Amino acid sequence: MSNILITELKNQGPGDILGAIGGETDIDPGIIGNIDINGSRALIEVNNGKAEELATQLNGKKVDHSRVSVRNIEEEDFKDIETIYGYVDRFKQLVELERKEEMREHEESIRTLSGQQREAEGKAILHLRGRDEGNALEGKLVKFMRQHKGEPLPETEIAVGDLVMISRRDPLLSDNPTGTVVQKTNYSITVAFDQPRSFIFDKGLRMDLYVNDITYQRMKDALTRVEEATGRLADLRNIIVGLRSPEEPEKAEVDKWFNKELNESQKEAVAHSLGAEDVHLIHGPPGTGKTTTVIEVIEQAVANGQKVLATAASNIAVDNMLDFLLDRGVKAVRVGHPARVTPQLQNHTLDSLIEENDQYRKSEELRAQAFEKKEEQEKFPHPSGKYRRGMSNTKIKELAEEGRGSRGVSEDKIQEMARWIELQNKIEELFEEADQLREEAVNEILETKQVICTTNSTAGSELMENREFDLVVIDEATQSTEPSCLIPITRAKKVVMAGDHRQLPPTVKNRKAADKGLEDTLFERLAEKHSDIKNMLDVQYRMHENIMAFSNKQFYDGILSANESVKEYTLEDFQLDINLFDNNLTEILDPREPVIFVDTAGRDAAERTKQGSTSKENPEEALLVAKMADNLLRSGVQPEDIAVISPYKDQVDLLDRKIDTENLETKSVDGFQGREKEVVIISLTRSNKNGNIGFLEDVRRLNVSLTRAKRKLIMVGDSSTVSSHEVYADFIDYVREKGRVIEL
Ligand SMILES: Nc1ncnc2c1ncn2[C@@H]1O[C@H](COP(=O)(O)OP(=O)(O)OP(=O)(O)O)[C@@H](O)[C@H]1O
Repeated sequence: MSNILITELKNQGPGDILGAIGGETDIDPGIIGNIDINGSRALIEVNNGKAEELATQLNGKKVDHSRVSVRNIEEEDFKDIETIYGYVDRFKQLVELERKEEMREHEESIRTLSGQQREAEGKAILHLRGRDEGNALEGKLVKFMRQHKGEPLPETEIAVGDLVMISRRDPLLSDNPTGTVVQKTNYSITVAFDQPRSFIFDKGLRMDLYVNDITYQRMKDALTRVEEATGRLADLRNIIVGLRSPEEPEKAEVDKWFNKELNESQKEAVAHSLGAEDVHLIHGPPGTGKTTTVIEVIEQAVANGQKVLATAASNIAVDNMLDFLLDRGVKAVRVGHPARVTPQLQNHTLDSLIEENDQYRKSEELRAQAFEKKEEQEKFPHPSGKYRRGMSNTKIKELAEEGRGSRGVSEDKIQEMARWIELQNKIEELFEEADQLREEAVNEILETKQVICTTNSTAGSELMENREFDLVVIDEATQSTEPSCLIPITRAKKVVMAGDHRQLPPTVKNRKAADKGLEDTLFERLAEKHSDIKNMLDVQYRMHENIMAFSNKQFYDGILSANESVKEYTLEDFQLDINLFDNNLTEILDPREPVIFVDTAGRDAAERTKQGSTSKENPEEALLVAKMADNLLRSGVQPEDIAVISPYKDQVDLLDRKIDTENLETKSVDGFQGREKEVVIISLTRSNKNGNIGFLEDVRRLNVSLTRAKRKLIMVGDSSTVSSHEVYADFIDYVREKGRVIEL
């Protein structure tokens, strides 16, 4: 008995399958044994050794109107196949849940906020008129401007590359056209539409930032590639889904270190990354030089002649790597929309480099010629119904050559239509040639660069199709969901990921998707399952040792040490004028003391919830924090050296209003991950009788909060509330011992 596996079924039953075997192949359905259907797949027993033949004949044929894929498999492989499909199906569902959630949030925002409010938030622009700008490859171009001539557009988040929706009266109508922003000036935004509607050339239009589906689509495409993988990707896939263990890495011999300053743990991590066969993980706690280490891995790989793809979830993290690489003289190029790349790095984007390329220039010339021809074409009638009268292009050309009219269409019209057709052929030819030249130009550039830097998502763009890399490096991998990491991984022979799973995971909006695993990262899963493919960096270059110590014990098994250069540094080096501190704040702001907990338990500082909000705020705490910030500034600390953070968005808003100082950042804890400042003040916000601490319970959030400050950390909170959680209680005990707890 052998088996075939049918995939891509769409609700067909056993009868349909037998019917297709009878109808589409010359194999007798009588030799079929058990048919086991599971969702879109079926495992089918085949007698008489005919499985292979049946698979070949049935593959790509229709089973009750829809095409299926069929292959011959061994029964013992079926369990593995179920594992792979189980993995892929599960993640496709989670990605879809998240996509729907984003769509829902977007619609809710449109429903609950007025157009003016959305405009003030930078998410919509009102009172627009549209002007036809002709066609481009991307579709119909329409330029949108304010109705009042000469009025500039308001400040907006809407940027080149974003998906926008245009509406006239109701932004919630499902058939409102959507398009991609291709150009933006102070006065206009030009959008390309696939399927425009005629009202977009009117007045009274509104543009809304819309959900960008492309990233979700790329994750799903990556999952499909993972499912169908063969060769090297199949090996990596089998590790990822748990069918195989990665090879234990051997330490590579490194003859020459490019960065002479690397510490021992960084060198170990590099050597193991280079020696690894499949996947290697670099666990980098805050300030331990994750990126520094990853850059050395890339430089070494490049020196060995390897081609590298360097990615991260966010544009900022990708730019950061690119910056490091360029600094070190590595030939790297940034692929991605220029609008999303830091201005200083613009010259290194593919879009910018391509401008210098001869092939590309030629391609642009051809495109310009095509557009000229298109303009010329407008003088001639489009050979549509009323003129064409069923005549083919060949017929029209023949008639034109013979100088005849036909079917009631005059000779002149025939001549004009023939000219239109001739131009059309030429236009298509020009565009085709231009596309080909452009592709050659892209290949020329990408092939001469040793490293390509993109976001995970852009690693799935058309430009990157059919490119394979000896090494894929994913920085901040614990900030990427698993399907997002799969996008670059599908281009890899080998993968190195750097991250820290003791800090916050990627933001997942849909609770169900998060709980079912979209928040659990691939890095963490592999780190926990295969400790032998992980190196931990153990020297940090950011914080005073007392700022580091609690996190070190709690989250990093006490392995970290502070480098000499930072170990003892405090605000004392800043020579502040401490006489300018308010009396009641002198102890809190003491420049010699790096760790302070300000306890509001004895003070009337209760949290509150704004109407309709799910967040929290604490006005008394905000007032106190604002005074501290003000005192620090007064004594000589620069605003750009201070950050005020809170886990709660409403508290951040409140602090922002109270402090309102340029360059002094007020941010959510989640939004401040990866960043650092000389002084960080944390406003914990929660203060209630029930010891309810909400999402502070995720202690990874505490870890991020505690590890942002270099010289001074001040945490403000109500010990009687937050101590309901053991780790917070331990932290306060720690401060009592190694820092200073100040009860108000
Ligand atoms: N071996 C080293 N010697 C001296 N300085 C170092 C070393 N490694 C890293 N640093 C410095 O430490 C700082 C942090 O480095 P890097 O940005 O690579 O860290 P990271 O772990 O990626 O940071 P984060 O925790 O913010 O993600 C940088 O200023 C870097 O120059």
